[in-house]
Amino acid sequence: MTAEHARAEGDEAGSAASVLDEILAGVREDVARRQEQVPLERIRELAAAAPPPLDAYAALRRPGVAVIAEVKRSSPSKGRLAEIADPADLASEYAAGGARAISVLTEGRWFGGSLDDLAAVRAAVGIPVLRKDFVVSSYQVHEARAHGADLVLLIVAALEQNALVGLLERIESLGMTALVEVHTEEEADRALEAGAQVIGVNARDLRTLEVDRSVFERIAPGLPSSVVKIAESGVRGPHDLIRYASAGADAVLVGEGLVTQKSPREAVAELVNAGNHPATPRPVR
Ligand SMILES: O=C(O)c1ccccc1NCC(=O)[C@H](O)[C@H](O)COP(=O)(O)O
Repeated sequence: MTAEHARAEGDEAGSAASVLDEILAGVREDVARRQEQVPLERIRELAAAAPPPLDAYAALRRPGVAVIAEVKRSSPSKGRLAEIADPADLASEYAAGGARAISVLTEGRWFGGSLDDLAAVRAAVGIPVLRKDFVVSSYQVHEARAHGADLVLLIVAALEQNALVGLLERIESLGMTALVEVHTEEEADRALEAGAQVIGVNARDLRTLEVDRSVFERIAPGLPSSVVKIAESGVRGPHDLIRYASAGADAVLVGEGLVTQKSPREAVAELVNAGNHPATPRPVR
């Protein structure tokens, strides 16, 4: 059952607020279990031994609207989206289509992802790779680096301000870039206060799971020009990319709109072409 179905049936566990809480509770359990198997000290050693991270900020600031293509099997809102037997192969297709970075969902219970997916994608492509997860502890940041991530997602709605600042500093201390996700003006203020240089405005409200593309248009103009602005969710074709570009997007992050296509490579290329088209608005810097 998807979260939407659960909500429609009045299932308390499926109510929007508790879906996010449920995801976070599951993540904490899973992290504790992994930490029992691989202690923090060991994961730190593995992170330190990993090849250095790529400069995601620079990659996303290059001219044209960047496409961040996501490896997404399932989601709380839609259930199963795609059978992805070989995430490395999918990521290679994305890269061949011109993706500027790859997002890998590593949460297992709701999204069907894993750290193995992240490592496999890292080994397959030469562009920045994002660990897309519900990061609440520095253990997960070290895990991300140990598995080859260059970027790590931090969701403002899931973190107290002290934790947000601490995790952002930890990500940067390991040479990675934090993608700080917001959905409201207040969260955008918190992201800026924390020192975020790359901000993702998610059109999806993680409490109601509703997608509202106008959220980016409201928030992005208030962000400084030095900040990389990523429009997350709701891109189903070039028209959505152009709409986000008109509101100042440096990049779009796309999951469902790619994994459900017959040719993800062509679907990425179509978006990339739209992002490079002379008629597509450029972010003001
Ligand atoms: O996708 C969901 O249903 C979802 C629910 C709760 C928390 C996060 C969720 N998705 C993560 C994402 O932000 C998206 O995977 C990403 O922005 C791509 O969105 P889309 O292109 O609409 O698949």
